[in-house]
Amino acid sequence: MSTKLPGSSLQQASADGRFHRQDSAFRDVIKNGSRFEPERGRYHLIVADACPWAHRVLLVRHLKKMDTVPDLLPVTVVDSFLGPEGWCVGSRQVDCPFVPGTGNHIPGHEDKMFLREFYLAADPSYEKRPTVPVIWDNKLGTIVNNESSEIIRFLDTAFDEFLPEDVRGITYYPEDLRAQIDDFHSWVYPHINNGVYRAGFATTSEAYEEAVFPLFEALERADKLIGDKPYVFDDRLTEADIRLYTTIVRFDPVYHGHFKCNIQQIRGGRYPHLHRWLRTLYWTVPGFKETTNFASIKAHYYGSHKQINPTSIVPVGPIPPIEPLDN
Ligand SMILES: N[C@@H](CCC(=O)N[C@@H](CS)C(=O)NCC(=O)O)C(=O)O
Repeated sequence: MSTKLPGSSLQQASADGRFHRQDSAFRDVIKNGSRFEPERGRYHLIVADACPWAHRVLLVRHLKKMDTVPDLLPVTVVDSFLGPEGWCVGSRQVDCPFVPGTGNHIPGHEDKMFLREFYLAADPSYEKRPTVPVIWDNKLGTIVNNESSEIIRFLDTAFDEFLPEDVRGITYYPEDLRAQIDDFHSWVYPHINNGVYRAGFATTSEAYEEAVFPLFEALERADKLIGDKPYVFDDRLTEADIRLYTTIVRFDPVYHGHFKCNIQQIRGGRYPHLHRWLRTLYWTVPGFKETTNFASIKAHYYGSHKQINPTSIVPVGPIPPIEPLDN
């Protein structure tokens, strides 16, 4: 076996050293009366277990028990390695640490090897980076949506008629909390969710510091806001928890080292409320542990971003990746 490691086209920063996330191109919605009617056997979800944005969607799918209804929204998981050709849906062996996905079982498309082939089938002129998550429509042969913040909103209600009774009508974006949830996202997204990427993909110290200091201020703010409550908004689990969780659970295992977000860890005592909230979700709320794949998360970031970690060596720590609840 060759010892040569695959290269990466993951130079994500622009000329000024700052990371700018691209806008998502597909923004349709599954709903009654639209081009994308709620139906069984029609839609597929494509995710990477490593990806915090895709993880939001996996969580909502699990919390709404969509995984218990056959053919409602089957999941294809890409390999953890993101290489020069983008995400691979076909399970391919590469010469670096990686965790294989599920392989591609989307009927009629089993020969597709890379995610970009789905993007090009949906839009032959697509020129941006093909990203996960994706909702693929097998009836019209197109992508419904590739923006996680929108996907989790419509999955909240889109398939309710097919779901077990106890989850019908459950929403993670309730009317009476919308203004507060929107306000929460207005600082959590730029400084925490995207903040870790802005720090990690920066190619100048200036751009890195511009992201890393506000990130830690925002973690402090989140810790204070959560306080002794079980969830961000008292005893109500909302998309605020979902969207914050997928970044915080990756923090100590990956962002602290790989993305140089190393002023503090989440563990260790500086963020006692945030740390307890994180462990409560992971250890006690069904869906959080089941959708969190630490092996894939670590293999993806450390293995794929050769511009940051040229050896692709995956550090063994922290051990354990998340601490027990009663620590
Ligand atoms: N705005 C998108 C962002 C998705 C995104 O950036 N996904 C990353 C993985 S974490 C991706 O697929 N990157 C592929 C690439 O950069 O080539 C969303 O929230 O859905």
